[in-house]
Amino acid sequence: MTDLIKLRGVNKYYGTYHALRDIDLTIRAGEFFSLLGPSGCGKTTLLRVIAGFEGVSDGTVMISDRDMANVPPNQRPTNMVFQSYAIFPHLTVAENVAFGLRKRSDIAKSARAGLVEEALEMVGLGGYGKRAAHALSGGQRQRVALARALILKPKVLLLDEPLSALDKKMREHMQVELIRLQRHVGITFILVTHDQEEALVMSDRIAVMFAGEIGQMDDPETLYRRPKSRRVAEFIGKMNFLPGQVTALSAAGEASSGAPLAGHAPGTVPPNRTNRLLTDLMDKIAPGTEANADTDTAEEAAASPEVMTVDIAGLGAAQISVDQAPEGAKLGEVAVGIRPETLAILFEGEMPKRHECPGVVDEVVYYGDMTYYDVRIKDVPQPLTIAMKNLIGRPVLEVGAACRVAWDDRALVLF
Ligand SMILES: Nc1ncnc2c1ncn2[C@@H]1O[C@H](COP(=O)(O)OP(=O)(O)OP(=O)(O)O)[C@@H](O)[C@H]1O
Repeated sequence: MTDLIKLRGVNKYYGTYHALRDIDLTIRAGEFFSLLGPSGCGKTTLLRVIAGFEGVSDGTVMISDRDMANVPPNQRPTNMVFQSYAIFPHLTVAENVAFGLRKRSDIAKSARAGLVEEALEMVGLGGYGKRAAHALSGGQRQRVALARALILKPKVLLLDEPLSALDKKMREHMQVELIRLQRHVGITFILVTHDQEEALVMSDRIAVMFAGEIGQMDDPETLYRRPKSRRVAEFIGKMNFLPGQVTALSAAGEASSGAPLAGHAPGTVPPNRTNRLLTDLMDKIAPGTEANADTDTAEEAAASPEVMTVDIAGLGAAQISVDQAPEGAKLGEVAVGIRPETLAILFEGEMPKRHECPGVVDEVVYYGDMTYYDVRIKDVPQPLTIAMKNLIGRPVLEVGAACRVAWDDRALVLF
């Protein structure tokens, strides 16, 4: 995919208010890209900067390798879709869509009807042209707004919370329609939303924004599974956080050697080979100490450790890959993140797991397809939230029930 939109060092002030801070962003041609963040974080401002409705205080906006500094909105290859209430109820559907052509004197009157019908076909409203706009459902109105923006065949469609006025069912329906439409027309879509689920469902990539800054930019799965900060992890989905301690770094394959890891006191370093190697390495680096036989391997392990041993409050030791820590491998205190669905309550008859411990149900929230449990575990500071699918034959536990909780090292994220 070629790069279509490039923002470099973009800053935007409203008076003294710093609304966008050093935004660097590249959006590729044909991509479905979302700007996601809490209210007031600057998503709309960023969209308006791309559209040209706002100038930048500093930095550059390039579209198709052309600097947009002096290019007004109507001469940019972008078009904005507003919420469905922006259509005119007293006009027909066709008149509403043709409104998208109002500034294009170069398009002959005779060609307009054909373009309107083509745009309506694109959004699945072929034949609806003569209908009065007020006689449409919310979802159909939204599609009229889309057709109006698509009629000019922009390279980029900018969508500012286009579905927020619709009810949940219709919103979910339109999400799927928008993805289909985007794939079909091949236009780059940039969506502004504060709804994390909507962003995850629809986007190729998402920029998560906080207070005028981009906190992380990734594909949905990476954002969800490997958030780079607690802020991102908390905004996207739900996460349990537990205090932990990285007690050892080792090369792959090494971590399982040495003394057993489970059960040692929190905060202490288990006496395995890796730690000895690290101690040796530190001795070596410190002036005045002598090298010893293990240092080659130690250097390797310290230069590119692949596995970390983490002691998690109340849960014990885990072995995890360095990829599970956004900032790379370091010894010392960490926050350990665990998504609710990566924890499991073990029901009767289930095989014991490598990691499991007893707990007591503290709260139950039933969602039909899922149940969310808060479970108290000895020495774990707060109850852990656990999401379980409601399968046939699986009981929904009650508050106060004793249970076994299992977890998987591979699902942990360190911060
Ligand atoms: N024209 C303006 N003058 C002064 N401040 C503004 C202006 N437009 C936006 N702001 C401020 O800039 C910040 C970012 O606004 P923006 O509309 O981009 O946020 P947002 O992330 O889209 O929020 P929301 O989801 O609530 O629409 C807000 O604090 C807002 O009050």
